[in-house]
Amino acid sequence: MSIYRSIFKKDLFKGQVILVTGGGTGIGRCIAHELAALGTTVVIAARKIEPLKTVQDEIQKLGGNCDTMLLNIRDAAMATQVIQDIVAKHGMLNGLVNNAGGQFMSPANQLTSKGFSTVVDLNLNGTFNMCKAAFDGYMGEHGGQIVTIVAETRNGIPRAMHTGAARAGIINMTKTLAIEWGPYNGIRINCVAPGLIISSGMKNYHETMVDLLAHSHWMNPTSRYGTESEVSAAVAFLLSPAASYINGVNLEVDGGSSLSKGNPEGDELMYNPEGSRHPVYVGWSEGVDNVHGIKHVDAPAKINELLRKYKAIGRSSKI
Ligand SMILES: CCCCCCCCCCC/C=C/C(=O)SCCNC(=O)CCNC(=O)[C@H](O)C(C)(C)COP(=O)(O)OP(=O)(O)OC[C@H]1O[C@@H](n2cnc3c(N)ncnc32)[C@H](O)[C@@H]1OP(=O)(O)O
Ligand SMILES: NC(=O)C1=CN([C@@H]2O[C@H](COP(=O)(O)OP(=O)(O)OC[C@H]3O[C@@H](n4cnc5c(N)ncnc54)[C@H](OP(=O)(O)O)[C@@H]3O)[C@@H](O)[C@H]2O)C=CC1
Repeated sequence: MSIYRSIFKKDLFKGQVILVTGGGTGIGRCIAHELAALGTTVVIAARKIEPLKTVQDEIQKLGGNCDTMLLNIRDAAMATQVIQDIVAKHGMLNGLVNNAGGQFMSPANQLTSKGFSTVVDLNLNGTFNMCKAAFDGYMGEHGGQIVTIVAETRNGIPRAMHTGAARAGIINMTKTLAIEWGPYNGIRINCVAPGLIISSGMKNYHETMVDLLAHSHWMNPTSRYGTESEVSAAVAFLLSPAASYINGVNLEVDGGSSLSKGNPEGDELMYNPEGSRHPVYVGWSEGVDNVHGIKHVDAPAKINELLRKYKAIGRSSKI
């Protein structure tokens, strides 16, 4: 039987326990829904309890299993405790999705040393804390799959040098961990690097930045933003047996922005003035949007409006 026919079925991750950090909002919430729909007992963890409880409620209403835990990934002791609590309560930890992270926007010349350290500490040290805690608390002995959400950083990230540096550090750390933790510990570890994604994360940015971002869809060859589900699909793939020989990679889910940052508007070879010709994948929420009061994405209005347009893209249609 085809590998996809045999593994991508409803119970792909049945009996498995997977931790998704930052699973109460945006991309993490979507990953949690996708994994729960595939049979996972998904544990979502972050600093604020209310968003976690809301997502737990959504997943349970849709028939899935979800647990919540408070976690600050910057606190190594708390990371250790959360892993211990998961293993004590659920008996195992088969997967870890390091999704929690973020940054503020600032030109590099206006960054303070403290601001730089803050973002590096959150993303790079925070991811290390989680990987180390998962290794010490369960995976070092039993094996497991780790996927870390980074960001598309290939050519640097203007206005976000701190996060670019931190994410590049994670990508390199991942390669070393793949080499060191593969042979004796049975761990696979990979990264997923999203480009610009329609998500609640955009709400953290000032309106002028959102305006700028709302007009940045042309910066990749698909001429549109990505969806949370398109990132989640890559995560589910890397966690699954279909990726059992993929180790230490960084999978860019960016519409090709890493190849062509800055397709010049007006250049007839690379810029399609009629808009995107690439249909979107919207995943778990298709059909359940507004059922049980569950909302799909919660991005700023201008960004949500883009998604509405993308949903109308067909193979031969235009925005
Ligand atoms: C033309 C298009 C341009 C393309 C640009 C592409 C960019 C793509 C980037 C990749 C895409 C990524 C998207 C996303 O990630 S979506 C969002 C995900 N979520 C978040 O980012 C979370 C939002 N941010 C935060 O929660 C916080 O900012 C953060 C956790 C990062 C820091 O919070 P914390 O509470 O720990 O820190 P403090 O507030 O105490 O600040 C510490 C020091 O940091 C400096 N700082 C903080 N905020 C700012 C700011 N807005 N501007 C400048 N400096 C800042 C400052 O030095 C603080 O120290 P002081 O308090 O002493 O001043
Ligand atoms: N949206 C996009 O275009 C892109 C996003 N990314 C990355 O994808 C990931 C998810 O982003 P997105 O969903 O868009 O944004 P969100 O801001 O919605 O998600 C960030 C999540 O991380 C959690 N978090 C932040 N700091 C900590 C911490 N110290 N400890 C534990 N949890 C924490 C937050 O929960 P709480 O505040 O409750 O702790 C929140 O749930 C982030 O790493 C982001 O940088 C990368 C590229 C593009």
